[in-house]
Amino acid sequence: MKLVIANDHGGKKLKDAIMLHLRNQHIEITDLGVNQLESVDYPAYAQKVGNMITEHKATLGILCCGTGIGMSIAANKLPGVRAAVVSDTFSAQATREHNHSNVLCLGERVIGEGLALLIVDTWLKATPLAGRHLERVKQLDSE
Ligand SMILES: O=C(CO)[C@H](O)[C@H](O)[C@H](O)COP(=O)(O)O
Repeated sequence: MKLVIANDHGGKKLKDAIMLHLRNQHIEITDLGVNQLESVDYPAYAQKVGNMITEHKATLGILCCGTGIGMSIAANKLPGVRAAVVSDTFSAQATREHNHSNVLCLGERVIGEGLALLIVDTWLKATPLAGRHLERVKQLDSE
C-alpha cells in the first residue's frame, strides 16, 4: 500500500498529527505538502494526491483542509478518484467497504484530532467489499 497525504493551510496541523500517528504504527506515508500556515489554495493540493491515484503511483490518499469539502470536490474531478469527506468512524468504515473510497478528506476545523485519528485507523483497516458494492463502484468508474 502506497499512502500519500496533502493539505492546505487549514489542514496542516491535522496532517502533522496524522503523519506522526501513522509513523508511530510504522505505516509509511508520503507528505505532498503544504508545510506552512500561510494561506494557499486547496485545489492544487487535492490535485497532487488525486494525480498520484490516477497515475497508480499511490493506492490511497488523505487530504486535510478546513472542512475537507473543498479537497473532496477537487479530488473527485480526477479519473479513478473516489474521495469522501468523513466526520465519524461508521462512515469511515462504510465508505471504504461500500464506496471503495481511495481518498479520505478530513476537516481540521470540524473534527478534533482524537476523532480524526480514529477515523484514519478505521478507514485504513476497512476492506472494500465485492458483490453488489463492487458492481455499484464499477458504475461510478464507467461514468
Ligand atoms: O475548508 C475549506 C473549504 O473546503 C478550504 O479547504 C480551506 O481550508 C478553507 O476554505 C480556508 O479558508 P481561509 O479563510 O482561507 O483560511
